[in-house]
Amino acid sequence: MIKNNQKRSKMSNVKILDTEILSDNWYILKKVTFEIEHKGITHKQNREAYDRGNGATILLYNKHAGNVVLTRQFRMPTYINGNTSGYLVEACAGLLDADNPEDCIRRETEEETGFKVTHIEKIFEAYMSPGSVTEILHFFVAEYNNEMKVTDGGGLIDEQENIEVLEIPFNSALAMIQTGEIKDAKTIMLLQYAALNNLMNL
Ligand SMILES: Nc1nc2c(ncn2[C@@H]2O[C@H](COP(=O)(O)OP(=O)(O)O[C@H]3O[C@H](CO)[C@@H](O)[C@H](O)[C@@H]3O)[C@@H](O)[C@H]2O)c(=O)[nH]1
Ligand SMILES: [Mg+2]
Repeated sequence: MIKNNQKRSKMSNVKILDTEILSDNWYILKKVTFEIEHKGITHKQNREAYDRGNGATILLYNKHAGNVVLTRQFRMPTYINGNTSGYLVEACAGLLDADNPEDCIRRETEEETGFKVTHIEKIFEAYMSPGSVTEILHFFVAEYNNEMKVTDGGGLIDEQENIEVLEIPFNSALAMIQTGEIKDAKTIMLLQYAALNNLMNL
C-alpha cells in the first residue's frame, strides 16, 4: 500500500516526497521519504515512524492520605527487552481513539482504576520516543478520594487488559524509581512533577 504525499510545509525546510505503509496490522508503521534543507543544501532521507495515535496519562493523588493510584500490567515489548516478569507499574493511561485528551483520560481512569474523578488538570504534553514513534502524550493530574471509587477498575474484559490497581504511599512510589521497580517514563515524569510542585503538601 503506497500513498504519495507531496507537501512542503511553509514553516519548515522539509518536503515529504512519499509515505509508504510497511505494516498496518494493528497500528501503522510508515516509511517516509523526504527532502530536508540544511545550510543551503538539500538532502534526501527516509525514516520509519510507528503511528499508534496519541495518548493521555494521569496521576491520581490523595494528599490527605498521602497516596497515589498506579496500575500494574503485562507489557510484552518490555518482556522481550529485559523486563523478566513483563509486568510494569504505570500511571493510568490510554490511547485517545476518537476522544479529546480530557474525555479520554476520564474514560481510562474509570475503566482502569475504577475512580470517577471530578476536577482534572492538564500539566504538559510530551513526545515520548521522538526518533521512532509519532505519539504525543497528554499529561494530567487529579485529586481522588474513596467516595470517587465507582467500580473495581481493571481495564476492559474484552481487551483482556487484566490491570491490577495499586494504591500506594507517594513516598514509596518515589522510592520505587530509585530501586528500579518503576521503569516507565510517563510514570516517572508524573511522580517527579508531583514532587517538584509539592502536590502532596509534604
Ligand atoms: N490485539 C492487540 N492488542 C493490542 C496490540 N497493541 C496494543 N494492544 C492493546 O490495545 C489496548 C490499548 O489500551 P489503552 O489503555 O488504550 O492504551 P495503553 O496501551 O495503556 O497505552 C498507554 O500507555 C502507553 C505506554 O506508556 C502509551 O504509549 C500510550 O499513549 C497510552 O498512554 C491494550 O489492551 C493493549 O494490550 C496489538 O498489537 N494487538
Ligand atoms: Mg491503558
